[in-house]
Amino acid sequence: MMTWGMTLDKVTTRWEPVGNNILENITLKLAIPTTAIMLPLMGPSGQGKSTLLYLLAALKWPSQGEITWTFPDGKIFAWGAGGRAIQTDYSNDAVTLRRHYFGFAFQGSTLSPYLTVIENIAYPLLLQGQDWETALPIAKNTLNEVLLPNEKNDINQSASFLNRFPAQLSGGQRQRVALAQAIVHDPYVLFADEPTGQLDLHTRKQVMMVLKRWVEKNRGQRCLIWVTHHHLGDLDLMGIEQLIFVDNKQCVTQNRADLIQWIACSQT
Ligand SMILES: Nc1ncnc2c1ncn2[C@@H]1O[C@H](COP(=O)(O)OP(=O)(O)OP(=O)(O)O)[C@@H](O)[C@H]1O
Repeated sequence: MMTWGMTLDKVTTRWEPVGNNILENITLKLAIPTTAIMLPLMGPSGQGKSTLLYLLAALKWPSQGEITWTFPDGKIFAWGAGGRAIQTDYSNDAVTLRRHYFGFAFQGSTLSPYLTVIENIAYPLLLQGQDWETALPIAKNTLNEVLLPNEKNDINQSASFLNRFPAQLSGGQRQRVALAQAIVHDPYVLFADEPTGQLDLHTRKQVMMVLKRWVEKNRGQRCLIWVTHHHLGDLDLMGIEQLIFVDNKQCVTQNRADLIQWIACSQT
């Protein structure tokens, strides 16, 4: 199985105009699928977990250093300060990265309130240039992947769910529809920023299981990177040991034992 993944080389970033470095001189390597296919970003509040996610997702540029992604199709994207292309097969086209290679599940922000469930899910395919007749069955299949068994029955019996607006869904349903929208174009990497942040434990487990199923369905060709505060809970739910810990402007690879030690220290 081909190894692909991402490298951060001496990356520093800050939010302008405040100016303080949030992450400083970060060197990090993620080899998929050998070391990670599901990678949580954890650490104390305000230390830069979301900032790191945005950097990896090409939604924020570094102020110094280089970021490189190599994908299973052999394509390479590499950029430096301000998004300057370094080595690329697509002239560092961030739009290509975002529309084809990456998917985004960011809480509450990705569903349009003016589009129905099925229109929201199909939207990324339309952005890629596909027509509605092609996009519709793909969107329906993807929705099926994120629904619970009882919801699937409802949908098979009536089209009304497809035609609801986001405001007419429960919090968990909204979150799973947002996941369907994030994976409908079959990205290699799915980025999620606290995908279960406002959900109760039961619904949180359902959403995390959807994510886990998605990664494992095409194991080796998919990677999930997500920001979470549900420390050990998320490691247990996903059955993984490794995480990236973000603190004090640094990002380090840790395992479960390191995390347990940090939790114990932060509670004393
Ligand atoms: N758009 C922005 N403009 C200016 N500063 C920002 C912006 N986004 C984040 N920051 C600052 O960057 C630092 C890191 O924020 P970030 O959201 O990455 O941390 P986090 O670890 O994800 O936090 P939390 O766990 O509380 O969500 C914080 O000091 C925050 O105030």
